[in-house]
Amino acid sequence: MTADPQDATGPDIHTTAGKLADYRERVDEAVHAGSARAVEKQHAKGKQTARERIDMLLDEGSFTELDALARHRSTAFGQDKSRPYGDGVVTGYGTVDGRPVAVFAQDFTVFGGSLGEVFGEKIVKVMDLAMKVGCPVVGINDSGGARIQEGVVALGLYAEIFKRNVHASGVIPQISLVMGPAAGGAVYSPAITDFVVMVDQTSHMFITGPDVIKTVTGEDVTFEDLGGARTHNTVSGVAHYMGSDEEDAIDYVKELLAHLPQNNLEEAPVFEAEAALEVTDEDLALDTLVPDSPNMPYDIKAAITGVLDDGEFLEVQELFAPNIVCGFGRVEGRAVGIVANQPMQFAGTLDINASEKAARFVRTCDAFNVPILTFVDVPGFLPGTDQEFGGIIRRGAKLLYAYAEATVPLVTVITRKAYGGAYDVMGSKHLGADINLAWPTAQIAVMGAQGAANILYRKQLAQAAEEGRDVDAERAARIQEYEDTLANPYVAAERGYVDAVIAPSETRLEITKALRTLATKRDTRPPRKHGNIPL
Ligand SMILES: CC(=O)SCCNC(=O)CCNC(=O)[C@H](O)C(C)(C)COP(=O)(O)OP(=O)(O)OC[C@H]1O[C@@H](n2cnc3c(N)ncnc32)[C@H](O)[C@@H]1OP(=O)(O)O
Repeated sequence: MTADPQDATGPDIHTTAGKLADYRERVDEAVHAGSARAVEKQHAKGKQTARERIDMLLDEGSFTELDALARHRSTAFGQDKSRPYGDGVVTGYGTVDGRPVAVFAQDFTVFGGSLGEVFGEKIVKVMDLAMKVGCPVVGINDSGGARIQEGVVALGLYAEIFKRNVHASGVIPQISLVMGPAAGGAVYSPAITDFVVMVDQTSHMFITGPDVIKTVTGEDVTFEDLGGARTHNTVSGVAHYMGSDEEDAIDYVKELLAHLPQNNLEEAPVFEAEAALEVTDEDLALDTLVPDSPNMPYDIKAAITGVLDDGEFLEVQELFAPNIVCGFGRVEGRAVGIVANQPMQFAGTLDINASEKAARFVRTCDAFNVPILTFVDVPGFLPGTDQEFGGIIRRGAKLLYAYAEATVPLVTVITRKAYGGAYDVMGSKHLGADINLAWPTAQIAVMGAQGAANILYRKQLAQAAEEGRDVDAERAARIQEYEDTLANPYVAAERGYVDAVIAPSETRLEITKALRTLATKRDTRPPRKHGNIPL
């Protein structure tokens, strides 16, 4: 307990020395707001405390705390008997790699990290500060949700936070680390932020928990299966990364920050790394990447790492919709976002999940001035009633919307298939890409040769069958004819739909030169309240 003027055992607060001693006692109490038992429980679950997490995230000694001495004023349910300093959340600012970051960390060791009025006000305050100065906010979530004793006041503060998340969206990067429970309405603050990072086994996010689900639908589901890190990284797509432990999750957040600007008026950090503009042995490896058979898969990540500085690629949503690959890297020390079809998964088709994953990523890059490199090898949209009934029309539309509204430099490389509507969607010239390149292996057409021959020559093939001729040989000849005429990059090159056909080994050089030129790109749209992206 801190000094009470009537308490003869505490420091004498009428002297300067006493006032200082009293102050130190209060600060010590704030730092140790959670009981030793609660801290032990937290550690036993493999979780760190709020302060330990902040220490892991920020540069050593850089943290400045705000509102350490704030406490709730609530009296209902005997709450006035327990008024710990900080009210269950640690907020403040510091630096990551020398760059300012605002941070809040919910402290599960105090009232289960539940959000009451003062707790909420502290988060609102640090978010407002981040908006004023234009720095990212990292929110560390570990909370039992709305503080039940405080009722609607807690709910009000949640909505105040959501509103700020929305207003900050596209202005400052917002990253959520979910490192414990996030239940009910509490999930919606992380959901609005740019990136959600979870930890395997110890993070859980859900709107209604297993007990409510059992009561309402009769389904049996565990916390982990319902809302664990793996579920949200592989099935729902809510999360962008699954940390193997808290340190891994925090390291990922630092890497993300290193590829993002402080705010939408700045550029991501630039590192000194001038590229040599001649073809290297590593570049030559790309000349043999694409197999002879159009149905053989290959790993598009070889093309991605082949053009990035030191081959370093920070994947985003690696475990979700792997038929499209998204992530960050650098070219000549400048951050770029990569979007690429992955022929090794569903032949690289676009489905609902892939479209939404890539659309969100393109918009994130565009909001934060990160140029986008697109690698295209797409046979089309995934057919099926699941997809049609699930809304592939409106949900697939998000990706073309995202590309068409983007004003950052857009460079597209077609490595192999670019068929049908998917050709248009994947960063085509027509949607606004600046530099479009194609490898000699590119097949830019309405559809693949097999399908095209079957449709175009249906009557002739049927007639051949009637007349007892060799239908397979006739079909093969038609396919060959189609491939030779249309399934190449040259029809598009004739019209300038691709700016150049290049050897795969020249890709890194051409991308480097394109990005150098596009660094000063200016592109504006007429003013409007906001677009109406299909949701
Ligand atoms: C908008 C919204 O947020 S709606 C959602 C409202 N929140 C909820 O429904 C979740 C309520 N809480 C829970 O179900 C559980 O506490 C869990 C699952 C989050 C965590 O469970 P455990 O790890 O076993 O922790 P435990 O239940 O012991 O909680 C730790 C302490 O926090 C308290 N606490 C947890 N959640 C809350 C809450 N929402 N309000 C007030 N106190 C809470 C607990 O009473 C407990 O206090 P004690 O140490 O004095 O006994």
